[in-house]
Amino acid sequence: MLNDTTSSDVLTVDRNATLTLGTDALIVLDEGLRDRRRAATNCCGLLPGRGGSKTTRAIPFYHVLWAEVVDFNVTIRYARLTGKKSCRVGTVSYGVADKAHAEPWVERLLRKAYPAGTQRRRRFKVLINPFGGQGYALKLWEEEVEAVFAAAGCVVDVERTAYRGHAVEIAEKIDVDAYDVVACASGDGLPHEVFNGLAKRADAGRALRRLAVVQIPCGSGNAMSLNLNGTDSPSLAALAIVKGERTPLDLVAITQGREKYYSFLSQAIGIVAESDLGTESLRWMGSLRFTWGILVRLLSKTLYPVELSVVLDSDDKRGMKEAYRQAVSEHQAAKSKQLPSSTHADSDSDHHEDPTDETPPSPEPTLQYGTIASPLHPAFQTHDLPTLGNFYVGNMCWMSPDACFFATARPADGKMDMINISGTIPRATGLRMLATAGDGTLIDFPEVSYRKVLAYRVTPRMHATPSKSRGLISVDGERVPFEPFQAEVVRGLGTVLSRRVALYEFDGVEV
Ligand SMILES: Nc1ncnc2c1ncn2[C@@H]1O[C@H](COP(=O)(O)OP(=O)(O)OP(=O)(O)O)[C@@H](O)[C@H]1O
Repeated sequence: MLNDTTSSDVLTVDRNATLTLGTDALIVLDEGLRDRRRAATNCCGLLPGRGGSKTTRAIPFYHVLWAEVVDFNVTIRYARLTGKKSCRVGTVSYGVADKAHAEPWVERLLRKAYPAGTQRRRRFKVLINPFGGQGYALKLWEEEVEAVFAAAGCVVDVERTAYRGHAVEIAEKIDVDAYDVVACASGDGLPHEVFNGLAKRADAGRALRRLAVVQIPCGSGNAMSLNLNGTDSPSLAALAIVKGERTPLDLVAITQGREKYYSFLSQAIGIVAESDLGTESLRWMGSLRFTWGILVRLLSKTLYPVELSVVLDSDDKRGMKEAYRQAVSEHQAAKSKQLPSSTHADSDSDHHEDPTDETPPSPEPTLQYGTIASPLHPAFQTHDLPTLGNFYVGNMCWMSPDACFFATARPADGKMDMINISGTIPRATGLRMLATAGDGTLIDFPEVSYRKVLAYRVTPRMHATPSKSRGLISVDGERVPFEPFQAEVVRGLGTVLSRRVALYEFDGVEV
């Protein structure tokens, strides 16, 4: 961690301590700390273990939230991990004699803490759904998130949503130049509304590129945060958001009846839709309710017949996995080649990035394959699927903490990942699929049809459902009418924040 340090990397501070900019962390060496800790320990009558006190601390640059020199004091605020699933704000503060040396050192630290692609002191519009998840969104915001944003010097403007659809209205009217990010302290429902509010504007194209939409996970479904922040912990998500890079995200344009709206996460008919929407009474179970819902329906072998037309990109599973691995290699190569952050001009101040300064306001894009009301475009291939059990289309990998359905999904590959599974597969096979849902291997089951598609039209055959009841269709976890709809992916139309940009957070899963 201390490789190749030069004297300009080292800041000597009071109490004979030094702060050194290492390769990937700030090293705090403080001999006095040991003595102070000993004194404190002895005060309590407990003798310290011999030589056990640490005098060196490494704070990864990723965890450094802010640093400044004020009145001959250097203060560094950072995210201190308090277990695997949370962090709190920690502070390091020392006196400095040589302010002229300390100020450029702090600037060097900030450049490492906020490398190219990130932005200091973002301006946030924070939307809180007070009824999200089990009703703790406001508490989670106040107790776990607000302090992280404040420590990073971010500017926040908080508003609670008061009714269903409120976030659509807020996004439709928001001053897109006054904020950098809309952060939803909610489940996946609020980000869905925000994308749709932005898409309704006369300047939709610019608004969707200008404002990043992020999720602070406070709902019962927190897929957006799992995929982009790599966590469903509110405090760790806050850190990921503060440090996230602007990332284009494919949005899926859906036309149904006279409606047109956008999906950022998923569309489902059959077992998944029923497990999500049909288990509202089990909210107390948290994300487990989805698994429970799937299990119950799997065992009953329910069929959900549809007619399906697709504009196919690929049905070659091996090729899809190879393309995904290629994207991983490219990402790793790009990271290792990245210029030292201190040489990047765009990360050296708190200026507010505007990727759309040169972009004239534009309406939302026109669709290549028409709408549900148009005659079927010749690029579609149509199949009747009388025994379908699961129709699931995803734009992200993880749908819940233990379910990675779409192993090869990438944020802006311009394709939707589509899964079809027959409802007639043996129960034992269904259970094996469920048991391995967390390791991304669903694609490998021969019983699973896994395709990359550019567009599709699906017509559910409601008269054929065994229960004679109308079925359920879920878009981003929200219920929509049980009627035919058409979907088309619009590459990179939305903007989010993420650590990897070209890939979702996908540790521990081999594709
Ligand atoms: N004050 C409010 N009262 C009622 N509904 C609201 C309010 N604010 C937001 N909503 C709606 O709650 C819905 C679900 O929100 P969200 O996704 O944040 O929570 P969730 O717990 O994950 O919910 P779900 O599991 O139903 O998706 C959204 O459709 C949103 O419009």
